[in-house]
Amino acid sequence: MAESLAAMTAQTGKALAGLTVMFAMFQNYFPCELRVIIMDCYDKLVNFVYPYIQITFPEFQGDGFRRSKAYSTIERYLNANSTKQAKRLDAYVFDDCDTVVLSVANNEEVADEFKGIKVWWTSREHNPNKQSISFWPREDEKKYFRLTFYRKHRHRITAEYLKHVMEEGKAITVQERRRKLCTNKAGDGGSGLGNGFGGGGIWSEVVFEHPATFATLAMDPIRKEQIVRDLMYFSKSEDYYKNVGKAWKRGYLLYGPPGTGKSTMIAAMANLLQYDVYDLELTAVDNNTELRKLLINTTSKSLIVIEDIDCSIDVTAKREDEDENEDEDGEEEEEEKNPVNEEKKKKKKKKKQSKVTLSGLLNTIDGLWSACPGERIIVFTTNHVEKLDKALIRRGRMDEHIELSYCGFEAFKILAKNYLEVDSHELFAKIRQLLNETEMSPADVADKLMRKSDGEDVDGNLMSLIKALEEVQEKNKAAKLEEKEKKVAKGNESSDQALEENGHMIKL
Ligand SMILES: Nc1ncnc2c1ncn2[C@@H]1O[C@H](COP(=O)(O)OP(=O)(O)OP(=O)(O)O)[C@@H](O)[C@H]1O
Ligand SMILES: [Mg+2]
Repeated sequence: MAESLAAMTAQTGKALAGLTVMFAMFQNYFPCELRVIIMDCYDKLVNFVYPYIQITFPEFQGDGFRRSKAYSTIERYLNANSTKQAKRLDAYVFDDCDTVVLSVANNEEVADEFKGIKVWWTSREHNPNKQSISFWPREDEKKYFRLTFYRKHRHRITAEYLKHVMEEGKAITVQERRRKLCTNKAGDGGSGLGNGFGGGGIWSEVVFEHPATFATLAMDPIRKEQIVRDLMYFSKSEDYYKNVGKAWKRGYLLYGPPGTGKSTMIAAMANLLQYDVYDLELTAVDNNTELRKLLINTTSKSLIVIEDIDCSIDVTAKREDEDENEDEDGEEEEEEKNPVNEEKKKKKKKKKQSKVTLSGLLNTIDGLWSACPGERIIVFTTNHVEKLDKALIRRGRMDEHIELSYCGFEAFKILAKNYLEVDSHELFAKIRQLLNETEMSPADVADKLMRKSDGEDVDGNLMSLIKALEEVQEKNKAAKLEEKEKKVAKGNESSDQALEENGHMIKL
């Protein structure tokens, strides 16, 4: 069918071209009224002989230097949807030799269907017939896609089908793109590794490839589902955010003890939403202006991550710089009197000059929210949520507060499935009881479940976990006992003292 369409198009095209030339030559010989009737009949004849419309999408647009976004999007759409039926394909193999991308070959015609309407796509390329050297494709080298469809479907194709192609093509582009992990860490940053950002490559980037997913993340399944739903809703809510007059941004605070999965969750979020990750090391940022520059140079569809926020910035600092200065003056006077503090003072001064302030961070986040178009998520992590300034984590800045805690039984079951591929086991009951009584991070549990050699069996792993949990339990018991003894000793000491004092008074 596709080939017959191509043949028919060529034949009828020639016939119509001849008719049009004839009409143009003789139209002045006819009176005006007759000309109108002939034109009308001509239109009907054209519609009858050639009932199609064609739309062309050239690869290069306007000035001829920029590749058309529409062309690339259609290319993705056709590669994903039509390569199965195409008889001739072009293959592109990536450098790593693992990935092969197939595309419809030139001059190959493929059919597509939309709500019962059939359309035909052709990819074409003019082969140059002159020999010359040029950096840009010449007129006769240019490629284009041609869409052919029945004239009667004109409205639905232009209004609905093309929109559908563009939306699907864009979604495929997002899925297929190689995501990046950008960092500003000292030693990595400032290299300008061709990342195409403004500001002379202030982020350095590598390909982001982290295997974590929400499926493998060990935590309470109900809470996990809530988080996934919230993220998915956010990523599809551009119109909602527009309607309520809010910037399309969302803040997440992840808190909990070390090894409970905060960093793992960030990777899972990025994989779920197909976002890039910007790992912002605040201690490597010289001042508030640099921070602003870094954040403005992030792209849409990204997660901006500040790990261990309490260690990166003085989160308990006063927000007003004036207050800070006042405090400083008092301290300085005292320090001047004490030469031992001289070194400390120098260090502190340096820190003040080079570090981002809390108010700077707050202003920059608010600025980012209003100045940068597109969706962004900012994530803070901390082991000590109680230390954070309330302003920093208030709703609106940090919309979701997620606690990642010690391993519960539900989380353990996920780890057991990940690491040992078991859903149940007779030792699970014992593990459940121990997990209820002790605190162990998922990282430590995962370490015990990880197969360290080829011959290790499930029982061995579970037993080593039980042993580790029992050891923790013993340690906790011993610590509690020691604390109790200390308290008793302290109590005895104070009562002896009281007795002594009483005796002293009696003697007196
Ligand atoms: N909830 C979890 N689910 C699955 N794996 C986990 C989880 N928590 C920890 N792990 C495992 O432990 C390792 C360390 O976890 P992760 O780095 O995410 O902890 P963290 O909370 O960021 O710790 P820190 O506070 O020290 O930065 C991970 O590589 C992962 O293998
Ligand atoms: Mg971490």
